[in-house]
Parts: sequence; structure tokens; C-alpha cells
Amino acid sequence: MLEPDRLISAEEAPVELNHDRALRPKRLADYVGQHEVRDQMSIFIEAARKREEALDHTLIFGPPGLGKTTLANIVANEMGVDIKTTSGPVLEKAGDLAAMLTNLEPHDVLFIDEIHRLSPAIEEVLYPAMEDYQLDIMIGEGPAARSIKLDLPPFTLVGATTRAGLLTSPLRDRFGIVQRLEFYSVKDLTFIVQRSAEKLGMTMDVAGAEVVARRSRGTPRIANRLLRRVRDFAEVKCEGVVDKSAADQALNMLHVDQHGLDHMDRRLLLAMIEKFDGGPVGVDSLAAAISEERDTIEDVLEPYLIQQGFVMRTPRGRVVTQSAYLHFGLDVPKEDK
Ligand SMILES: Nc1ncnc2c1ncn2[C@@H]1O[C@H](COP(=O)(O)OP(=O)(O)OP(=O)(O)O)[C@@H](O)[C@H]1O
Ligand SMILES: [Mg+2]
Repeated sequence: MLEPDRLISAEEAPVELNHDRALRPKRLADYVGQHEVRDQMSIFIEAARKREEALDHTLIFGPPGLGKTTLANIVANEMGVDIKTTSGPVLEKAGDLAAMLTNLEPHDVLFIDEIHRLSPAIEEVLYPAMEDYQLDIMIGEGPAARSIKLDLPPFTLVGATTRAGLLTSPLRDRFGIVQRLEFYSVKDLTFIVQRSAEKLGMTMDVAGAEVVARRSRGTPRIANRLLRRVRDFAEVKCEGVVDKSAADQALNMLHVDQHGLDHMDRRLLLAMIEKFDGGPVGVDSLAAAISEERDTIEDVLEPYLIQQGFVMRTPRGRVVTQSAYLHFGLDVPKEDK
């Protein structure tokens, strides 16, 4: 399990929901970064609106905290329709999904988070709903069971997942639009931090914002979280003014390093170096070595470490790179393995 107090976890903490909502952009124009996604979505949305049709079903995937839920809400907003939200693990019975589908108004968005966790029975209901706006379900049990067919209004299914690879291919194939979110550049994150600081009424200069951006693992949710901690620090220690030095001090105190790595990342990298000679090592062995779940490694820790070039995935397992050794000030081993 992820440690609940992990400061740079990209997962959303329940107490954060409200803070986050205040900082969450509502229009496509305010959705920072992800330029390709934004440009494409803006065209698809405008076209659907002109034709007075529902937007095509849209799949959004990417690591936690990059803006999938935000984008789903923006899509509904820009289409001028309502959004109904649910998630894969919550939908237990076909009837649950049927109830949601039959409650939709024409062109509404049905947002299913963690869509890779839908049960097979629910997926079966979803196929005709997505393809033909038809609901086809069995009601009752035993000899009295019968199937009923209902027409649904044209709607848009927006699915979000951290792991597109776990989607079954029939489900995946039914999405007309597939968007992959990338980690944000320091420049984009700096902008997000500046804007959030403004909304929080903070006094912060660009250099201070950039420090927070650099240590946020390319993830807006983490940037906003670190920003709130920096604000605490500045209010107590620096009369509320955040410049480079205040931001540096605050984040050093929190043990978030220059690359945004924290103790969990360091533990993972050091285990690879010390226990497995730098790899290759399978993800299960690694999970056992650091007492983490495999999913946490694959979903949360690894994507950023790979993106930053500290870890590589090879057919034989994970390998640490030279940069990882250098990051810890260790000698890079000779190529004689
Ligand atoms: N493009 C963006 N521009 C500005 N802020 C953003 C952007 N994307 C995300 N954020 C901020 O980051 C927060 C987290 O984003 P969001 O909840 O949409 O992530 P997610 O991908 O749905 O994460 P999860 O996988 O945990 O569900 C938002 O509340 C918002 O404040
Ligand atoms: Mg989300």
C-alpha cells in the first residue's frame, strides 16, 4: 500500500478533494500543457457541437494526478452538458450501470474512472450501449428471467485509466478518441504553480514557483500539494513571501530532493543497486525487496523514474541507469556484467 502521508504521492488524498477542486481548471483554455491533447479535443468538441451530436467516446490514460478527471469535466463543460461520474470498482451489478445510462440526457457525459477495473459482466452491457446506444440487460432470475432492450440517448462515455494496457481490446476499440497524458514540463508546471499561488492569495516569485515545479515529478497534483506546504513554511518562517530560497528550504525540510524523488523512490533505486546489482530485476522480486505492491511500483513509482531516465525496462526486467548511480553519488559499475 502507498503510505497515506507520502507527500509526493500522486494519489489524491480525501482531504485534498476540496482544495483540489478550487484549483481545478474548468475550461479547455485553462488546461495548461498537454498541447496536442488540448488542440485535438478543442477541434473534436467544436465539430460535435456544430453537428449537434454527442462527442465520440473518449479514453484518457496516464499516470495519477496528471489531469484525467479534470479533462473529463472540461469536456462536459465545453460540450455544455452534464457529467455523471462513477468508477470501475463501484459498478458492481449490471443494474448499477443501467440505472446510470437510463438517467442520461442526450449528449451527456458518463465518466467512468478506473475503467480498467470494470467487471466482465458490466463490460458486456457497455458494448451495445457504446456502439448503438442500446441497453440490453437480463432482469429477474431462473425461468422468469427475460432480457429487455432499451434505447438510450446518444451520450459520450469518457473513460479514465492509469493503465491502458489492462483494458480489454473490445472495450478499447470502442473508443473513437484516445488521449494519452504526458508528464508536464517544468515550464508548464511553473505556470500551474504560479496560477495556483495566485488563487491561494500567496506572494511568490517565478523562481520560487520554478523550484516547486522542478520537484513535482511532472505532476500538477503534486505541484499543488507541495505549494500548500511551501505556503505553510513561508507563513511561519518567511513572512509569507516565497522566493527561491524559501521554496528550497521548505522542500528540503520535507525531504523532497532536486528531482522530486522522495524516500520511496530512493528506496526503490537503492534496492535495485544494492540488492540486485543494478538489475535486471523482475518487478515482483523488486516489490518483495522493498515491501511494496507491484501495482504501486508500476503505476506510481516507475513511470516517473523511467521518464527521468533513472530506470529502464528491458525484456529481462528493470535496470537502473548511470544517472541513478550518479544521483546517489555512487561510482558507476564497469560494463562487465
Ligand atoms: N492541465 C492542467 N492544468 C492545470 N491544473 C491541472 C491540470 N491537470 C491537472 N491539474 C491539477 O491537478 C489536480 C489533479 O488532477 P486530476 O484529479 O484531474 O488528475 P487525475 O489524472 O484524474 O488523477 P487520478 O489518476 O488520481 O484520478 C487537479 O485538481 C488540478 O488542480
Ligand atoms: Mg482522477
